Amino acid sequence: MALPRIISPPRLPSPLILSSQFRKTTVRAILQSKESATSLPSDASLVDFSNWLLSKGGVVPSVKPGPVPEGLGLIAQRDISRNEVVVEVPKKLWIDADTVASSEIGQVCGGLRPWVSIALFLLREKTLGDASPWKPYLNVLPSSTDSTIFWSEEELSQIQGTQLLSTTIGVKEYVESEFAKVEEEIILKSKNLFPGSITYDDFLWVFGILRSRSFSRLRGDNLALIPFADLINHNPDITSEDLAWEIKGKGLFGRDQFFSLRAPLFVKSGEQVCIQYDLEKSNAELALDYGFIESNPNRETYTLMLEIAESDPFYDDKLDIVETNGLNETAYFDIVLGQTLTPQLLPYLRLVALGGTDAFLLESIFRNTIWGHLELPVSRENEEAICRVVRDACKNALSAYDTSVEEDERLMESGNLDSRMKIAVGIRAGEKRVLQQIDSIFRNRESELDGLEYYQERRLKDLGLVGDNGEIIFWES
Ligand SMILES: C[S@@+](CC[C@H](N)C(=O)[O-])C[C@H]1O[C@@H](n2cnc3c(N)ncnc32)[C@H](O)[C@@H]1O
Repeated sequence: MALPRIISPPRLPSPLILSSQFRKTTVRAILQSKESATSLPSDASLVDFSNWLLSKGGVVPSVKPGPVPEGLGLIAQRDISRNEVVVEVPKKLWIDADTVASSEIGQVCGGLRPWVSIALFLLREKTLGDASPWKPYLNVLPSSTDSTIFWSEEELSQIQGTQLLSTTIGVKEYVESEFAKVEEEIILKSKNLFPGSITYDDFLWVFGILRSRSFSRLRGDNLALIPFADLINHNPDITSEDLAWEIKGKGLFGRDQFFSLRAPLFVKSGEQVCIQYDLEKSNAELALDYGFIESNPNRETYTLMLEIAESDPFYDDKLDIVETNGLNETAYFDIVLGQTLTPQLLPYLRLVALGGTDAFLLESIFRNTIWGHLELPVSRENEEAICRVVRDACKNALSAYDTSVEEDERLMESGNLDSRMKIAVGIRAGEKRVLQQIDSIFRNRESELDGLEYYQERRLKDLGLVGDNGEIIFWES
């Protein structure tokens, strides 16, 4: 029988493999370190920035930028009611693909992905220093965040075994390869446009800035930085993304667009206005994009990746079946703590494991009905295989972490962790909890194999060939 291939999280690549002795030292060092803080811009820079926004047509009726626990934030200067506008930013102050296209580097950025062209634009403006009209904005951008893309190797060793680590490494490799391309094809070829030096670290910084400061519907092709509005921080207690912002048109035919940010809740004078960034993101995504996580079980996820191996003797039939059902050769299933399995996971698993005496279901006469059959157990052999493979994958994945959930929980309770260590411990505990949950679902299923109803029995029942007590009915000739 063809066994399902479940890809467990990739192992730490060799440069990051650390001896257990080294890891112990690291935990202690990080536990004792102070809250990591990047230095905040001076009061004068904040005043400059506010004046710059007002001089360009921005409207800020009720907030001021100022220091808050999350870095900079927007502080209410009077009581602000729910749904009240806190800042309006005209389109000419947004930094998007149009800004780049109409700039001096526009001619060399055609065809680039929006994020790459905006990244080049910001880095170039930075190298221009005082000569850049964007200086007041550039001056208030943080030099780093707690996103895992900015973590040292020591810090990354704290998420050994996690999916977040492999994603972080993958993202950094992607940024590095994009940088190598633009460096060769644009920066070095247009020295007149890029006289200052731009390094991979600069490119990674700007990537982090774009990921952490873009609003949820302003990504991809619509990517835009909205100065000032992007000082708004996230509050996990705000459970709706509605009301927070909209794009409006002013003037004849709405030609002069502006970005309007609203307070989703009543805010007292002196307190910070916040929004909900994105309800859909998992803790791993929050950690990667923004550098924080929530203690909310709905954000604790683990992604199972299943694939139909090319070496599977029924590869073509199985591929046809998954594609007919809107899936691909490789499928990703996000499992969320405390929630039931994604409905398509079990049929996909059963299909991948299908073989032997069950292979007749792959014949073309079943093509229109097979997915329905796969939603229920096919055969004991098939069901046993999926339980075994999933449980082995969970066991394998769990063995890759350095700590147990209990150890992580004790560390969290100690209350002694810096902001990055809090993320590391929260992420690895969350992933393990979900893996344990998946394992227990398939352990229970394994213990019920004898009592499940399989395809052949259902078929006999449909044909009226099984009696009330499960006995096969024979007719006398
Ligand atoms: C859109 S910016 C908000 C302005 C930012 N605080 C600053 O100083 O420029 C998003 C970044 O703010 C910080 N941040 C926002 N909400 C946060 C939260 N609830 N907890 C921790 N950091 C937060 C993170 O560094 C995140 O990457």
